[in-house]
Amino acid sequence: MSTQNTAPATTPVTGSASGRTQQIRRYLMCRPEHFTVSYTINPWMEPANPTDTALAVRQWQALYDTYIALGHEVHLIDPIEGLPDMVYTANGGFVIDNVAYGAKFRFQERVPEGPAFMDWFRDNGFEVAEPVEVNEGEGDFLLVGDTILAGTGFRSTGDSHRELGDVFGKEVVSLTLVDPRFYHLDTAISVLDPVEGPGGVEKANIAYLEHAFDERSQAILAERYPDAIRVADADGAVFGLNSASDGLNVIISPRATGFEAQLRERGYNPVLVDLSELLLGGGGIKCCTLELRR
Ligand SMILES: NC(=[NH2+])NCCC[C@H](N)C(=O)O
Repeated sequence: MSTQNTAPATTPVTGSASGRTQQIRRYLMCRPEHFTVSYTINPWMEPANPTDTALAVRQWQALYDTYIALGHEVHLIDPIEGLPDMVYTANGGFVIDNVAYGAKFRFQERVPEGPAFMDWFRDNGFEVAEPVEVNEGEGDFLLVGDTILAGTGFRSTGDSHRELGDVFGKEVVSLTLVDPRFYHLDTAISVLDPVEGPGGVEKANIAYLEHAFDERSQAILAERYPDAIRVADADGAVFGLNSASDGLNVIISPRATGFEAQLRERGYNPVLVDLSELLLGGGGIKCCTLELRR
């Protein structure tokens, strides 16, 4: 396995192929210059194991370069020393229509990231909705069509789901996570077609890991997304679902080989980017990517 790649292992495709259409996205990322694992707030983090910050930066750069090659717009927030998890920008807020609902982190170690991201949003022309309730942004909130899927169980509270609905005036569907390895919603669900197509909401689709959810949530997902890709536990366990889709290209871990095949069958173009070093902190591709919807 190559962990030193600086170019995507699979060629990105722009435009449309196999009936899938690419939508250009605007992302926020944070170079992991201060990345390390110095505390444990999820089962992946093991401070006794050494981390290689330079390797983390190279792998992160490959993801950044992939987005740029695909034509996406990537903004950067400055990393702050002492906040090693800041690379996981998905947790920094949730943005729709230029409004950023700020994050309020569950664990003390990450609490200072909340204001840092809100400052960035304000400085860059976003309106900020300050959170009262504990929530970890796009780590737990995913926009699918016009509905927000919201995770709880480990990090974001049920009350934050209500607050989220008040801020955006959209339908919020609460889902409960039950496996500590999949503590954020974006580790268990991948939004494949984030935006409604000409065909309407029914075009929006997801992939998910069934066993990460309680029975009630499994039933909701089965009912709402009958065409969803259900990934195997083996692909979920390597963070295969922690991926970023532009409607055509789906950036995934090279370890998620089953999911890669499922995506190809459906006409998506999987693009493989290895973030093995960042997985030591319990994060992957989606965790390092926050969508800025204007
Ligand atoms: N969107 C995500 N799943 N981010 C991963 C966050 C990883 C971080 N170490 C934490 O436990 O909070």
